[in-house]
Amino acid sequence: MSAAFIHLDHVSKAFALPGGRRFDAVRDVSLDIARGSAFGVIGMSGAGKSTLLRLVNLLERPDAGRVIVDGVDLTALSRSRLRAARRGIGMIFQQFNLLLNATVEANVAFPLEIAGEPKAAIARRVAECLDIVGLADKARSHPAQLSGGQKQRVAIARALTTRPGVLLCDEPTSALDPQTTRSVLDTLATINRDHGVTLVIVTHEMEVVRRLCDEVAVMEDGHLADRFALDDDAHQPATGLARELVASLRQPALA
Ligand SMILES: Nc1ncnc2c1ncn2[C@@H]1O[C@H](COP(=O)(O)OP(=O)(O)OP(=O)(O)O)[C@@H](O)[C@H]1O
Repeated sequence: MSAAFIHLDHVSKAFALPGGRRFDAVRDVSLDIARGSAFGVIGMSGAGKSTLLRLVNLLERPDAGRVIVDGVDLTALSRSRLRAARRGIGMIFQQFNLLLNATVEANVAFPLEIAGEPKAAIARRVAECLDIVGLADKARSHPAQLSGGQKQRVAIARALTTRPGVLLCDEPTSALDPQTTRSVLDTLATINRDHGVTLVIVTHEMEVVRRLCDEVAVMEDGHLADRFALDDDAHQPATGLARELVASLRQPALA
């Protein structure tokens, strides 16, 4: 078995379209992601990036292939074992998905509440996670009182409560302006570098890849078209789209 932290083994996913047609969103993708990596997934709209990400925690169940995270084949687990395994896989979304009527601390506590953890342990962990994302002073605020970047950092704190080894990030900064984008990327870099959390980041923003990622995969029409390390200057892109993306990645970062 592969020693990779995340191992997608020939995974495919199709959706049924109205009228009975079938759409192959992810086609026979095999991919290894190392522990501790900050791994970007890029490609055109509709290329299958989000579907690929959602296959990692089985939000989408593959039609074929296996998903192995930290040595465990998720596709072979019972429902209750899968629920337990998912505690090790955090996820954040473009639109934050916060409970709007709950305070920041109640939002962050939510995964531990549903797991039935003791109240004192929840309070301690919530405080730790809010501290990690730099929002300890916002514990009693409601999401409506926060900027977009702060909302996403609340979502990151919530995802961290169960001490996941990996955080799946689906367009984490696409709803944000450049200023608040920076604060979210800094937070993600901190949890990757200082807390050892592996990141898998779907994004269409090359700036996000440049600032955060050490490796990137290019999705094209459901296939894995290319994959390379950002510091591999000798990499020859495998397709025309990969060539374009590599060229835009090589442009100097914005100040
Ligand atoms: N639940 C679903 N039912 C039917 N089709 C779906 C479903 N989820 C995704 N698709 C289709 O699968 C294709 C791939 O979608 P996906 O969201 O993975 O692409 P993406 O590369 O993340 O695109 P974008 O950058 O636009 O979000 C799209 O054409 C989408 O419409």
